[in-house]
Amino acid sequence: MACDISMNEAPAVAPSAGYIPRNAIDHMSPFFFKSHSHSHGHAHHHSHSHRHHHTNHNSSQDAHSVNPTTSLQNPTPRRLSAVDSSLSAPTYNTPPATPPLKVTSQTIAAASSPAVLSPTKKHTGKPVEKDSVAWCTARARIPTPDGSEYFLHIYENTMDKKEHLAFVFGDQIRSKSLDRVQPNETETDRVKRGAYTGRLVSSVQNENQTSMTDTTIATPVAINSEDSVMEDTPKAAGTAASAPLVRIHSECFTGEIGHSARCDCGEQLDEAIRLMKAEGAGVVVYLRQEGRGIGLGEKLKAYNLQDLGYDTVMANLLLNHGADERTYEVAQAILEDLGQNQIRLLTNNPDKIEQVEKNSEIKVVERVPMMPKSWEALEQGRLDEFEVKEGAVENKIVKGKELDRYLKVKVERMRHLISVPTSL
Ligand SMILES: Nc1nc2c(ncn2[C@@H]2O[C@H](COP(=O)(O)OP(=O)(O)OP(=O)(O)O)[C@@H](O)[C@H]2O)c(=O)[nH]1
Repeated sequence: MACDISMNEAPAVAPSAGYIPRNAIDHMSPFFFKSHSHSHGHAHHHSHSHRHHHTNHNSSQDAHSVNPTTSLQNPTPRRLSAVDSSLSAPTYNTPPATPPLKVTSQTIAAASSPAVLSPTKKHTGKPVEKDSVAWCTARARIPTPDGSEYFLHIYENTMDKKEHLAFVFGDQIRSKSLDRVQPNETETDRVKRGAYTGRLVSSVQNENQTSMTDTTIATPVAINSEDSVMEDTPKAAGTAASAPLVRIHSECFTGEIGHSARCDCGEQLDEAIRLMKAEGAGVVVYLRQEGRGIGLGEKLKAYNLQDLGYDTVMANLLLNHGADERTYEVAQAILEDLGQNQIRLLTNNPDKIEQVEKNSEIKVVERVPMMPKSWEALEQGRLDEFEVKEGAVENKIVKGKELDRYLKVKVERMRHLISVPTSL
């Protein structure tokens, strides 16, 4: 018998709903919400003022009590005062136009220099100005099957060791830290890290493919946006409003890669990308905050607790985690680096809006809701059109009871701004 007897006493259904402040963890027990019944529904405006309301700790009736002394707190956001004062490269307000890389004798000489070709020589794009939390180290064009393309930007930061990403749609959105000229860098260095404008054109001859010679490294050609070659690049289907669409998306391996029907994360990412392609501009900030910041391993444990009947919030708390351990300083820094201070944010999560605006210049001028596709279809009486087995992903729709439950918990306990279909 595979069942864990210690869990047999677990209630089949999670305790009654109530708003959970993000990072709530101290004094939590699975029964805590029973003794604290007044509603904190999603009409509440701000989470912080409620953080201290949930302090009754009814440990006497709690077999699975969370030890408050082991509670995990968010790391205090830290801004470094100066990243590297020894660097004094000029700061550019506009992207420095990268001239076409002509293979002149000078370029070849530069590219042939051992310093340039040495694999140990790196230009990290480390920022020179104070208070930079994140900076872009590389960017590359990613073509997609429908013929459109975006530029994937990779970021380093001062808060963690993770590689956070930005999917940038449209040529007008540039990374200041990437475009900044690094001391001693050559045009080839800039091309390698993606700090060019326009598009690169392949000019490496077949016979050069097997080895990277001094000459082949100098052959990429950057073409300025104004050049005629840009006519070959896909045009935006529409025009972006003055504030671009932005999605701040947290990593979800199971939902995005694993075809999980426990959540709609993959569907949301696809939809955000679709909308940005249609507008011809936008940014998906992709944060490596798997499982609302608890990590994939812990999220899998949370799924096991969810299979026992606990909801997503309580499962986190039972694992000694906050309901939501994510932070948004890196997202703020990435958006600032990309020059995006006025944004239309694709989200249902009011906490995300509050966090991204906090202590920053960034203003969410509009919230663009993300209605779960299956709920939209249900409301429109079209759910039967998606003839898929429960839990299957088809036609970009994730549906099923587990998804419904996950979404309802977001509405009831995390203030998410979506209406639950009347039939649920
Ligand atoms: N701990 C935990 N994390 C989950 C679970 N299901 C999904 N996640 C994570 O929740 C996060 C979802 O983040 P987002 O897509 O940014 O969505 P959100 O904050 O819910 O808000 P929206 O912007 O409205 O989508 C991802 O990090 C997922 O890995 C779960 O059951 N437990």
